Amino acid sequence: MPLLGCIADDFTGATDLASTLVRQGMRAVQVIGVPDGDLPEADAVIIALKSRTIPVAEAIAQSLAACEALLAAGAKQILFKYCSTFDSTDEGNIGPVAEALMKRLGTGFAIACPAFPTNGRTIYQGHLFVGAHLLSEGGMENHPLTPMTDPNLVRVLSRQTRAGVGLIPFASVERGVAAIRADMARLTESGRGLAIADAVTDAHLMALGEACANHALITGGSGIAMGLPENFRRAGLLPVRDDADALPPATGLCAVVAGSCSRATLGQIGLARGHVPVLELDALATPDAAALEAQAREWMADKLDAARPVVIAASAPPDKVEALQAKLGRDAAGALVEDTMAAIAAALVAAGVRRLVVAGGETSGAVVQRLGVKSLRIGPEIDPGVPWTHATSEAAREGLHLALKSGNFGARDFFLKAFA
Ligand SMILES: Nc1ncnc2c1ncn2[C@@H]1O[C@H](COP(=O)(O)OP(=O)(O)OP(=O)(O)O)[C@@H](O)[C@H]1O
Ligand SMILES: O=C(O)[C@@H](O)C(=O)CO
Repeated sequence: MPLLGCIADDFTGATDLASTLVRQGMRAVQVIGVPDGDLPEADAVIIALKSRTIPVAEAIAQSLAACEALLAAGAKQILFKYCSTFDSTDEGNIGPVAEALMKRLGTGFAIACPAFPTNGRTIYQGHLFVGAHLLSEGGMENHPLTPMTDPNLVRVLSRQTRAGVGLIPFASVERGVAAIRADMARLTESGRGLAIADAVTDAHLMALGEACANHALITGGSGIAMGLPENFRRAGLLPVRDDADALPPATGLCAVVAGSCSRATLGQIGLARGHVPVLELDALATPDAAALEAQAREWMADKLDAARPVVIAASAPPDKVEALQAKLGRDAAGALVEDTMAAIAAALVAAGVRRLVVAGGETSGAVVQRLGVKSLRIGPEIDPGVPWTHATSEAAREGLHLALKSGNFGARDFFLKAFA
């Protein structure tokens, strides 16, 4: 029976969360989509949806179905995980999904805290910073699907929900658990259903986690999960584990497929270029999935080699992304590249790749679905928020190792160090 039941709005976000839980001593399994049978055995089960950018009603329906599956399996607390950069639009999906889960769980209050200080996401006075920049000035304002142009999360979330949105300010979080709880009580009395919680350090996240020990629902990024395993240990429900990240040994060829256009991923592709074979597809010049796949298949035919990885990327800078979106429409442009990268990943696995890094949440969703991956056991971390995992997959009977990299995560040498 899982102690913690999690619903993640994309696949890389789910692995990021799972990795946080594993580091804090919980065995974690990520399940792809709402399962139709029993959930796997683990301390935490993370149901990974691809609901970040789908229509609101569908995101709610899928999240509620995931919640039912977790409750039926016995989960004691539900965590709704979204992006540390709060990726969403004025329509949702963070606010509407949080509201629907609160209603289902019969709770009138939940915190909303995407902070992830280790990766530079901090929240102060309700404003989200990415490194030294406000959210709206660090590159996220150019995101292909969810451009973030307002750094004030109280305002952003208020536009998405009818539940009043308040703030648990830095001053309370800094003072610790009792002050946070007092603020939560004050906010509930004043009719606020959701509250953005400031957090600048891991100590703030630990305090917030402890303050939410009895909450039916917690919402946030992976950071907000840091303090939760200790709550279960304190309650005598979770043994101390030192092998939570054990995985089967790695085998097979190595490859990277990238569909993320984030600054971090573009930098990682740039660095890889000097060290390993890199194919950069041009979706603007060839806006045709079958033709792009054919280019990749031809290219990979003599490039796969046990000694090093290959990198195949569709990633492009903002002006090229905009041009393709202007030509095809935003969703069609995204779908074209996702379909292409999924087909290429399948071709790589068919050719013997068994260690695969995928860059980008939407891209990972498409790849994992194409490979028929049902669940991922979470292993050791490569860089903060990105663990190796071992997947059961229809495309590789013996299973394969996958690392699903959030677009913005990972050091510049990520595509090399992942295989070291
Ligand atoms: N050259 C391109 N032109 C237009 N769209 C592209 C191009 N390359 C990739 N895309 C699309 O951009 C989107 C990138 O989203 P994805 O979630 O994969 O990356 P990300 O947002 O950087 O990562 P994360 O969600 O983990 O932060 C995908 O839909 C992808 O298909
Ligand atoms: O929280 C994050 O930044 C990531 O886990 C993610 O969700 C990226 O898609």
